[in-house]
Amino acid sequence: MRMLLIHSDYLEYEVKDRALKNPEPISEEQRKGRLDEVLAVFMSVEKVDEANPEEVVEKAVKEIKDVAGQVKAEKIFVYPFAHLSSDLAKPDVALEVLQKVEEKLKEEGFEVKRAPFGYYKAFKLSCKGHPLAELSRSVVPSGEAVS
Ligand SMILES: NCC(=O)N[C@H]1[C@@H](O)[C@H](n2cnc3c(N)ncnc32)O[C@@H]1CO
Repeated sequence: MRMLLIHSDYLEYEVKDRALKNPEPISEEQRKGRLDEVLAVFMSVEKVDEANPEEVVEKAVKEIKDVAGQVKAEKIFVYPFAHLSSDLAKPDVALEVLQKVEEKLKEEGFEVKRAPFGYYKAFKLSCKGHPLAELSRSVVPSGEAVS
């Protein structure tokens, strides 16, 4: 799993078109979304993660919590993003991992939104620009090599 974490004044998206034959079913309300004062986390789930999705969820949540604590962000935007890796997990595994990350972050007390999976989306992002505002993290199941 590769993550790009951007501490932002806001992130807003608008669903444009289907990018998969069977994208995640969404309500009309989910076609647009916005959070202010947010840690935006762009996430590419990778083939290597298929070996132990549960462990990758735990490791990703730990990393996100760590960065959120450092930048004092209380809101998280989980953003499916298939452009951080050249060896992507298959969509059904990727969606499940992202749903679990969302769920666990909510359990940890964060306000969380997750952008819809399987779509092309327009988005606007305002990066805060401080020294910790742009970070990347990579997590894999134990025993697997980070590519
Ligand atoms: N920017 C727009 C976009 O990326 N759209 C992506 C993601 O929403 C999602 N997706 C598919 N596979 C994955 C994966 N392994 N990890 C994350 N998202 C995925 O499916 C779309 C087409 O790849």
